[in-house]
Order: sequence, then C-alpha cells, then structure tokens
Amino acid sequence: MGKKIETMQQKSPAEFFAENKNIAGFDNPGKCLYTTVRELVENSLDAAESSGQLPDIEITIEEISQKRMNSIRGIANLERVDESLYQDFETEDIRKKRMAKEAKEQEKLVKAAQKRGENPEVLAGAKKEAEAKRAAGASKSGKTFYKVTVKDNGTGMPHKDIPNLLGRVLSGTKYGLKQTRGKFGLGAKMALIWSKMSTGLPIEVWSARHGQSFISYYKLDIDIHKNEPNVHKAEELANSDRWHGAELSVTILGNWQYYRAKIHKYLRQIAVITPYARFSFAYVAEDEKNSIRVNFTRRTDKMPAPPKEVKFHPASVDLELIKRLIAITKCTTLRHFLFKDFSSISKDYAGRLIAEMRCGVDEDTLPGELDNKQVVSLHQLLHEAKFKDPDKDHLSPAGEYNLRLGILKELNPELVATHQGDARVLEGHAFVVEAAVSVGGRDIKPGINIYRFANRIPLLFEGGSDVITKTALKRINWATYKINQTSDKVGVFVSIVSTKIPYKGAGKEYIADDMDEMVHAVKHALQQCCLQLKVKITKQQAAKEQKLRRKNLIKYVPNAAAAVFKVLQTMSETPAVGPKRKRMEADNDILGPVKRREVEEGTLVQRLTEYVERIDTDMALEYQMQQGMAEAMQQPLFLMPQTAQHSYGPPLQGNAVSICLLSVA
Ligand SMILES: Nc1ncnc2c1ncn2[C@@H]1O[C@H](COP(=O)(O)OP(=O)(O)OP(=O)(O)O)[C@@H](O)[C@H]1O
Repeated sequence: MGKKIETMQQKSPAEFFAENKNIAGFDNPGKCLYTTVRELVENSLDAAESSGQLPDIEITIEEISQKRMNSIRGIANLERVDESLYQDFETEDIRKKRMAKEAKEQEKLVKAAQKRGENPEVLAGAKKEAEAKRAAGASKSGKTFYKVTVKDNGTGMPHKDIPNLLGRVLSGTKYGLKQTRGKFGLGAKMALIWSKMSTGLPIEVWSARHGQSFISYYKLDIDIHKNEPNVHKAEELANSDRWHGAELSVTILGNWQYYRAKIHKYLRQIAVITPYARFSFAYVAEDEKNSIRVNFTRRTDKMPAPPKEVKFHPASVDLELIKRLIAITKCTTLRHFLFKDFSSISKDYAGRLIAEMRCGVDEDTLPGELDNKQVVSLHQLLHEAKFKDPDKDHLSPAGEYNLRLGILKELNPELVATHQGDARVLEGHAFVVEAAVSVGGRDIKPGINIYRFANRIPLLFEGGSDVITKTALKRINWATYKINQTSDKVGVFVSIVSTKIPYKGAGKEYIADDMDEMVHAVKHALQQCCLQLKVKITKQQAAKEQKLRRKNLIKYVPNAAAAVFKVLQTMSETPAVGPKRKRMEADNDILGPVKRREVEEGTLVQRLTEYVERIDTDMALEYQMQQGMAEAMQQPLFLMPQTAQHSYGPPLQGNAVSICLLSVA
C-alpha cells in the first residue's frame, strides 16, 4: 500500500479565528452574545473618548425567533411532519419529567443567585422568560437569534476604510503605542465571523466623521477563506443633522437567558469606571412584556485626559521590532534614529550607546545599512543598558474622582476609599494601578466582591487566575484593617491602565498573576485604601460604642436618681445627730433644698443625665486621642467669599473641626 501524501494547507487569519473562536471570547452562543456587545461598546467608547467627546452610547438587543429568522432569510416555516425524526422528540412521559426537572433547576438557580445578592429584577425577568419559553414549548428548537445594535457619538470611520476595518481580521487603528481598549484589530471582525457562521446575515454600518456631509452606509460580510471584506452595498446617505459617530448592527445566534446577568453586570461595571458616559440599554423581546430598558446616566462631565501615543522604550523592543523600526524610519543617522524613535534616550546617551557597540558602526551610519549582526548587537545592548523609565504622562487612568463617583452612583456604599498608585514599569511599558475599597451598599453580597478593570474595561471571566483576585483574596489581611472578609459587604475595585496590558489570550479576560511588579502595585494600592478605611471604621466603631455606653448609663439614671432622692429625703426628715451628719450638711448643703422641696427627684434625673453625657464625651475624646484619631476627626470647613477677590488667612485648628478662613480683600 502506498503512503498517503500529506498536502500542505494554509489558513487565513479569519479562518484560524473562525475555527478557534474561543480564543477571542466567542465560546458558545451565550458568550458570543456577551462578547459581541462588549466589543462593540468598547469600540464606541474608544471612538468617543479619542475625540474628547463625552460618550453617548445606545445598545439594543432585539430578540428574533427561529420563525422570524427563517422569514428574514427567506426560508419557509414548515410544520414538522415526522416528529420522531427530530433531536428534541420526546414522549409525553419524558416531556413531563423534563418540565418538572427544569422547574426545579430554575428554582434552585434563582435561590442561589438571590443568595449571591444579584439583582432581583434581572432574576425575576429570567424566571418569567424561562417560564414563558417553557409554556410556549420554545425549548423545542432552543435557538434564538439576536440583532445587536450599538450606536455612538464618536469619530466614525473614513468611508473608504470601513470595509477593511470591519471585514479584514487583524486590521485596525489601535496598533500604535497608546492606551486603548481595543488592541488586536479583531473584536468587531469576530462578531462578523460569528454572524456569518451562525445566521449568514451581513453586518450593517452607518458612520459619519465630524463635519461630514454624508453618512456612509455599508452592508458587508467577510470572506473567511480569503480574509477579505465582501461588500453587499455601499452608499452615501444625506446627513442634514451633521451627525457624527458609528452605528453597527449584527445578527447572531445567542443565548440571552443564560448571559443576561453577565451583560447586565458588564454594563453596570462599565458605568462604574466611566461615569462620564451615558449608556442606554434596551432588550426588545418578541413578547413585549419580556422587554427591558435600562439607562445608566452620566454623573459627571469630567472626562480623564485622553491617552497619548508614545515612542517605544528600549526595554520593550524585540529583534523583529527593531528591524521594522529601521525599515520605516526617516532618520538618516543611527544617533538620530536612537534619539528620535525611542523614548528615554537623549542625544548624548545615543552617542554613548553607539560608542559601546564597537561593531563597525558610528553615529552617522545610515540605520538602513546596519547588517544583521549589527542589528543583533544593537538589540542586545538595548536590553542590557540602563534607561530612564518610560514616560507616564501619556496614560489615562480613570482618576480617583471618577472611580469614587462611579462606585457611589452604582453601589451607594457606606464607606469608600480610593488610591492611585505611582506609575511603574513592566517590560518597558508604564502602567498605573488605581484601587477603591468600599464597605456596604446595595446589590452587593457579604464577603469580598471583586471588580476588575483593565484599560477601563470590566473583566468578568477567568477571575480565579487573575492577579487582582489572587491579591485581594490571598495577599491582603483584611482583619488587620478591621474588615470582616466574610460578613462585611466589601467591594474591591482595581483598575490597571497601560500601553500594553499583559492579558492572557486575545479574549482580554484576565491578567496573569506571575509578574512581581504588577502583584506589588496591586497589593500596595489595595493596602492604601484599607489603611484609609481602617481610620474610618475605628471612628465609626468608637461612635457606636459611645452611643451604646451612653444608652446603658442613661438607662440607670431614673432608678439611681430615685434611690438617692429617697435616701436624701429620709435624711432631711430626720434630725441631725452626730458630727458626721453635721459635717455632711455643712459640706453639701443639699438636705436643706431637699427639705424645702427645691430639689426634687426630677432635678436629680436631669443633673445625672447631664453628667453622664459630659463624662461620656470626655471619655470618647480621650479614647480617640489614644487611638491617634484626633487628626482624622478634623473636617476641613471652607468659608467662601462672595466676590472673586480674596486672600487666605491662616488656618484655625479647632477640636473637631479645622477652619480655613478666607477673608475678603
Ligand atoms: N464605533 C466605532 N467608531 C469608530 N471606529 C470604529 C468603531 N468600531 C470599530 N472601529 C474601527 O475599526 C477598527 C477595528 O475594530 P475591531 O473591534 O475589529 O478591533 P480593535 O478595536 O482595533 O481591537 P480589539 O480586537 O482588541 O478590539 C478599530 O481599530 C477602529 O479603527
């Protein structure tokens, strides 16, 4: 028998990702629906923020039944003739058993979710929908399709670039060295690939740039084999309102029932990290009573300064990248190339580096003339020499103000502390870690609730392996900060921004726990929040204890007053005999007023109450002094002048309030 000759095959990137959808977060129909929403929303946020526009984003998921999908695709909705031919065929007995089992499982799910403190509205909706589906026998085919539409007020896309940006895998405008949510040039195309695979329907796009007189309209899909856009329709529509932004609409197979909670959670968390954005979300069900509308309002007009593009840091470049930079540089000397195309290299330092290379190059060598060995020497030197840390001003963290605002808006906690860490460096890329820790609030369950963000994207999957989760659960000793990690409702928010987030995988689900620099930065930011909370919690506990102590003492005042008064009354009615009694009457002069009824039992009650309150305040203050909390008790109070002209007087320190006086000039 002759050997079968193996033929070599080649795959396009689109084919590779179509076959390995899970790499990009498109694991199953439910997750595909979630990731599609996520990718489109993140593109919209990037597009609005990059032009300094406060984001205004409308998200719609429209449910499309199998029947309606068939008519959209022009397929007849035929009644089944031979039921037993179908996968979901079941006898009456089996059907009854299944329904009972499903009802039980649903109850269990709802109970478990309630225990986790998830939104009852979402749960009630899920239950209602599941019941409606069961009643309608929808589980028969089990397939539901969704038209996902996301509209924004961002930059839009240039008319001629739209087919390539949305119909060619690994194409985009975010490959530069800049902090953006998107990075791989993949997300929107994955939604398109999934729509092609699951419904065969093309994507629809409306887009207009700022000031553009027309709206670009495209209907397109992707040739997966060739990794090329396949344009069905391209038009220029009138734009009389001078609208700018983009609207993308994609029809896919999904599973709202199992992923609605995740989508809701995602939107809620993105509203936390971008309180300057407005999101309106609508789920349009086939049966109107199952539709949902949620608005996440804008709480501030203060948007973080947009991130800036930076040059490569020498520590972040590999051999191939150096070759690419050499190929595209406009610099005509090696010294200029090092100084101009890299960050953290001054003109002088470039000269010193070249002198150190000693392999036949000098400052005036044309970069393009470096041979392979010289490029390798340069690469080696760039990784061995010392350089200043990369510039950090190009990053755009959410800011403590926004983080706090978002948390207050969405969770309304009793306490919240925030901290922004200093910029640090990982493999030549600067990064900043911001954190917030909250205690109490609505829709949050007892224990440690972790909210992870990277480049202002909420990360909801693979939490167990993530550096933030591991640090919060294993490296923070919550008890030292007077936080009970099982009974307190603790919110842990960590947001990392960088020009290169070290994600594991193209799905952007989590950041690994194996980079010391990242671990230290996350731990430090959380500890700083906890320290602030400890002061607040100690103060709260002291106030609580004081209240309890006073309550207990005041409880005994009437009885004590009655007993003392009785003794005084008896004494005042009996004649004064003996030196002790005489001395007592002289010292206190109390029996006279009692005898003359100037002092009654009520007088004693009043005086004792006043005394308990005074003593208690003194004790509390002393206790706080001992705990070193007098500082924390001071609240700044500013008296503002009514005119713009003023000069600042020296601050006056009070016991519990520090007053900064501003005197009108
Ligand atoms: N709503 C939008 N407004 C403006 N441009 C957009 C919008 N959506 C997509 N784009 C453009 O299309 C490009 C490709 O988007 P896509 O989602 O495929 O990848 P990406 O966002 O660059 O990276 P990632 O795969 O990491 O999300 C983007 O880089 C952007 O230039």
